[in-house]
Amino acid sequence: MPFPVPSASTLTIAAATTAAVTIPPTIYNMFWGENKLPVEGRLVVITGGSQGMGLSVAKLLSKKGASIAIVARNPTKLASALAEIEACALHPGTQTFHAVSADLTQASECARMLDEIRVWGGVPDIVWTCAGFAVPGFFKDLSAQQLEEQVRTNYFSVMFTAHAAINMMMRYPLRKGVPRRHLVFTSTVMAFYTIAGYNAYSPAKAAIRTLADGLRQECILYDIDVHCCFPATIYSPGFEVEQTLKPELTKILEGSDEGQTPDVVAEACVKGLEKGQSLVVTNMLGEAMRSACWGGSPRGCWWWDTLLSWVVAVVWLVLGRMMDGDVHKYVKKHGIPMRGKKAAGPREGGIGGPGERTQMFL
Ligand SMILES: NC(=O)C1=CN([C@@H]2O[C@H](COP(=O)(O)OP(=O)(O)OC[C@H]3O[C@@H](n4cnc5c(N)ncnc54)[C@H](OP(=O)(O)O)[C@@H]3O)[C@@H](O)[C@H]2O)C=CC1
Ligand SMILES: CCCCCCCCCCCCCCCC(=O)[C@@H](N)CO
Repeated sequence: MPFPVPSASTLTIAAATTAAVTIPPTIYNMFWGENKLPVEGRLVVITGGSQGMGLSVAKLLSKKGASIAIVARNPTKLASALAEIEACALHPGTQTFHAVSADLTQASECARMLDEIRVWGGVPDIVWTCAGFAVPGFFKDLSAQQLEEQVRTNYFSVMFTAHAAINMMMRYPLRKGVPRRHLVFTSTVMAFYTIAGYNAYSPAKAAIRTLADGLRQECILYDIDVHCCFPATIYSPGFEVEQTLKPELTKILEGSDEGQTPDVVAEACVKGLEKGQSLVVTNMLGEAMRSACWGGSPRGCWWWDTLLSWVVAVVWLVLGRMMDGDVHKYVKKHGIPMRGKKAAGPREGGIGGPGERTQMFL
């Protein structure tokens, strides 16, 4: 049977109906949509809240009237961060603030941390994980210990925190007048597309996205909303350390990303969460990268996200090759980068000359 080709008028009617059904609600939501993440009078836990993005999120939510508990390892940094967060309070008399020192790579510490917070201020309404950091470097050059540390810090800490939080939330009834609880994870745009030099970090961050996708559905059972944020470069203290370790090639590949301050990233994330988005990005680069990777995740504004994904599919034909081209160009000019040394010198002849391959292992 031949494939039935719809007529031009059928297609026009289909397109007009789709637009009529989808565009007005988007416009309505843009101006009159309710805030899907009200925080005034709620208790929010923020892991990694002692610096960078986590601290900015904590200050912003404090300004919006939330009580805040921050978690990180270093008690000195926690104490000074807590003072800053407290100084931002909307209702200084009624909001409360607390800091817990814990190493969240350990399951038992995640459970203890949440328990301490429950005893201090009750069951949290929102748990937002920001703890994490990258140790950039070529995969072959990182030690097994560094590989493991990246997975523990970036993925295990989120997995264990979410596990402990959901279990606690299910043991206690919702606070009066609070219809839902929220889990918010922090990943990175490199969960959508990653580059040379981040291949211990990005897989762990991509796992967070998958956890968010799966838990979003599972937690419908418990009236818990699950979201995941995907910032691009954040000019944070952690980023400054990263820069000292980052291979030259990684800096070249990252080139097109302008970077944002922690405050700007926090604002953008909260804005997306207030709109009720599941996958939240913070700038246009994030939008473009996310649009290539929707999979089964719920779109924010589906017609815009779908249109953008078509554009990016075409642009990527060229851009994806340019990114790989940068690697080819680099190795041609500098040779294979060697650990602890500058690049090994210009490569002669074709890619992967036998001499150089051997040198790598000496
Ligand atoms: N910086 C960037 O360019 C980007 C960062 N991200 C992600 O955003 C989040 C925030 O990044 P950024 O603002 O750079 O943060 P920073 O690296 O500046 O700070 C990290 C925070 O996490 C805490 N932390 C680290 N390890 C642990 C641990 N094992 N247990 C408990 N707390 C821990 C740190 O405190 P302490 O050391 O005292 O424990 C600190 O508060 C991270 O998840 C990061 O991966 C995403 C995209 C880009
Ligand atoms: C159409 C699609 C365009 C895609 C262009 C791709 C360009 C790649 C940019 C990579 C940016 C990396 C940000 C890293 C942030 C991060 O997570 C680290 N700083 C870790 O902390």
